Amino acid sequence: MKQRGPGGRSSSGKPSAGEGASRRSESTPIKPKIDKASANDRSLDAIIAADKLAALRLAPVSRETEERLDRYIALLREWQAKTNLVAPSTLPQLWTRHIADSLQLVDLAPLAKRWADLGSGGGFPGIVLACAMAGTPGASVHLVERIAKKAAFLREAVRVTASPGLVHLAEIGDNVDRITGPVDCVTARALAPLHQLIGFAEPLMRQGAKALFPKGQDVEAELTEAAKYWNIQPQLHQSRTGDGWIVELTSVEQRG
Ligand SMILES: C[S@@+](CC[C@H](N)C(=O)[O-])C[C@H]1O[C@@H](n2cnc3c(N)ncnc32)[C@H](O)[C@@H]1O
Repeated sequence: MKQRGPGGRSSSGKPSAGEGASRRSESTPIKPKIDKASANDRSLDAIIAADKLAALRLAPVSRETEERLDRYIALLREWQAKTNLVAPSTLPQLWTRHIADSLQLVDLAPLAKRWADLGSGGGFPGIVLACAMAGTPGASVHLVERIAKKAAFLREAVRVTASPGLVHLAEIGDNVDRITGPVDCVTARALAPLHQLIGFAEPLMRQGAKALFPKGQDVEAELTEAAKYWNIQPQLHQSRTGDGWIVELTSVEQRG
C-alpha cells in the first residue's frame, strides 16, 4: 500500500480519494486508500470503548477513578507495544477481563485501606486498586514485581494516575516481610498455585491481613492441594467477570 504524503496526497503525487473527483470519468471506480494499521487501531479503540461500558456496569466507579483508569489504560496500551504486559489476545477485553476483574476485589474488602499485591506484572489488580483507593486518606498499595521493566512500568503508572502505589522491584520471598506497616488485604492474581500463594502471603496474614486470590474454574483442586499444607477456612466468591472464583482467607496456619 502506498503511504500518504502531507496534504492527503499519496506519495506517488497522484490525487488521493476525494480529490479531483470531478476530473475522474464516470467509469473509473473510486478506490479509497485505507491505511490498514490505523483502521485496525480505530476498530480496537471502538471495541475497547464498548468493553469499558460493560466493565463499568459490572464494577461502577466514581468519575475521578474512571479518569485515573483511563490514564492507566492509555499508558498500558502505549507500553504494550514494547513490553508484554498483558496477553495480546486480551487487549480487546482490557476493561472487563482486567479492570473490572480487579475492581471487584474492593467490594470484598470494603474497609481495607492498605493493600499489598504480589506479582503485579502489568498492574492487575495492584494499579487498579491504587486508582480506586486514591481518594481515601491514608490508603496505600504495595506492588511487588521482580522484573525490572514491569516495575518501571508500574512506577510510571503510579505517577500518571497520581495514585498511592508503592512499587517494590523485588522477589516476593525476600520482600514480603519487609513491607513496613500493617497491611489490611493481600492479593495475587495469576501468580502461582494456591498453596504457594498462601506461603507468600502468610507473613502479612500473621500480622492481620486477609487474602483475596482470584482463581479459575479448577479452584477445588487447588484448595484440596493447599489443605495438605495449610489449615484454612476459605470463603469462595463467584467472579463477576467470568467463570472463576475469588478465594478469601482470613487466617492460615501451617500444618504440623
Ligand atoms: C502471570 S503474571 C500476572 C501479573 C498480574 N498479576 C496479572 O494478573 O495480570 C505474574 C507476574 O508475577 C511476577 N512474579 C512471579 N514470581 C515472582 C516472585 N517470586 N517475586 C516477584 N514477582 C514475581 C512475574 O514477573 C510476572 O510479572
